[in-house]
Amino acid sequence: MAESAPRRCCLGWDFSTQQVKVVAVDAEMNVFYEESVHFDRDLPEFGTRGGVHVHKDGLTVTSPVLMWVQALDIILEKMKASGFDFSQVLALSGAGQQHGSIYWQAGAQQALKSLSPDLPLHQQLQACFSINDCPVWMDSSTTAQCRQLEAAVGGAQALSCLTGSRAYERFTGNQIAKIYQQNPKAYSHTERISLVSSFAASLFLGSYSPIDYSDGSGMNLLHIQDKVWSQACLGSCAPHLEEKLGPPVPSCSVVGAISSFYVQRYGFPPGCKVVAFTGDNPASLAGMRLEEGDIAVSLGTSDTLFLWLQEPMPALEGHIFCNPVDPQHYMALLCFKNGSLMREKIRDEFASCSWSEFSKALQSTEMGNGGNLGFYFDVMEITPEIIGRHRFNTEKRKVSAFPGDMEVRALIEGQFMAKRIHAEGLGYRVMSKTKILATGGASHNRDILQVLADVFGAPVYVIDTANSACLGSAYRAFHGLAGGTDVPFSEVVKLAPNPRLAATPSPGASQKNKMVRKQSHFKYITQERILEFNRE
Ligand SMILES: O=C(CO)[C@@H](O)[C@H](O)CF
Repeated sequence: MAESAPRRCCLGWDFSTQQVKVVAVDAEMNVFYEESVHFDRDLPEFGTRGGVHVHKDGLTVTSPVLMWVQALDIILEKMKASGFDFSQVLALSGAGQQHGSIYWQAGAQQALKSLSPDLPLHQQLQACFSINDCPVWMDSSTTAQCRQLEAAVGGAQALSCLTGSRAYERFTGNQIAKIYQQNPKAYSHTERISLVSSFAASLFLGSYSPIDYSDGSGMNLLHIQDKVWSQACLGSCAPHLEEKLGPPVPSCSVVGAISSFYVQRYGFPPGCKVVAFTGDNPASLAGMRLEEGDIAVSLGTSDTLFLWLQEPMPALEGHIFCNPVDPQHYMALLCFKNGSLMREKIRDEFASCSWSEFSKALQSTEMGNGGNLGFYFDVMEITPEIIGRHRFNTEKRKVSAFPGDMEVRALIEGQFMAKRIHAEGLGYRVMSKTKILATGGASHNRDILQVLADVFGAPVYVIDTANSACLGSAYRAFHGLAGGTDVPFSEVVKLAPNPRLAATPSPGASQKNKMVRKQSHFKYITQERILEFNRE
């Protein structure tokens, strides 16, 4: 086969819950190579399901760190066997599932720095971890530690103002506190604690990589305004924690050159730069090329909102992280548990189990649904914490049902109004240049996207986010290479493919929005009463 022309590129990695994935992106921002290793399928000896071990208590969830190390060995060997030309790699960056934590044994850095190119990583790092089963984001066993942390800093809202989130069981500070309390010997033998993102970067660096601001914002430890570890939070979690974490760095930082292990074993150029790795969600924001005023809506099993914020308003719902591509700004994440499963239920109950009937119902009902409002939470909602189906007619009275088609519109308008109201509660504002980027299963339904455009009063674009964390990591590698904070990220990635316009606001949408939003503000007051009612 003729030698392909040299194709200088950057690599974007994603150490996610179920797999390690990599993409290669050339200077024209085209993806020309991708590879992956699936933990359950390719490393069955670790016995994971969905990449994790759920413990008998039903709350503790961990993943074996050596599985992640071995997955990297395998994917690099697959790339080498496929003839991938590592010598063209200018820089690499990556992402990791957020909140997970890795505990490096005393002496591990020396092992990292003296890797032999004649052996795979996993054989050389076997004895480098003081905890082999690492807590990951699905863990919910640290409620006691969450309460201790909130009490230490003056309450949930105080912690949210300080770190961007109230205490969450999966957040790393609470996980570290649990390990210190329940396994003090392992904690004392730990010389470094990494996130999954900075752990992966350390493997490429051949030494400890710092934690970046954006993923560090998911720990309940980082002061998100000052970008330094909060002494109050550190002190509440565990002793000597600051020295085990190391100082955090801007997400676009070049943290060093690739380890000689990769140069000698795979042929990477010695000057290949490693740009700080970050969390999978911040990397996805970069991959979607979200800009100020934009909002990304992932319509999946649960619905997730990615917001770009200039002036965050930390709340008791949602999470605010330092922005991964603009160190002056922020991003927010809002999760809504009643997503596609709720849409499918209403489709089955009121649209004959048919998406085309569902669409016809949306087409046959007017924007604003004649003032009728509905909020549907068949499972306990995260944002806000409420359950049940709540309907209000034009007189703002609670009713038990709407005529069939209006149920469909009430569901979709209610889901998107809730998203807009909670986004605005975190400081988000729709701007004239706002784009809504829709992804996930429901983004294939144009009638649903039309409601999204009408509720937000902004155009809706659709994007494929299958590789968004990897793509964002490759883009961030180019950004770090170009000088990071001195160069706008949007400038570096301007050649990347643009999203496709799918829906624009109907005439009169903004007027309707004002009316509907007034009612929906009313609705939320009512909802608080419902919440009190549920608590009685
Ligand atoms: O916990 C989460 C975000 O806060 C998840 O999206 C994990 O990052 C998934 F890996």
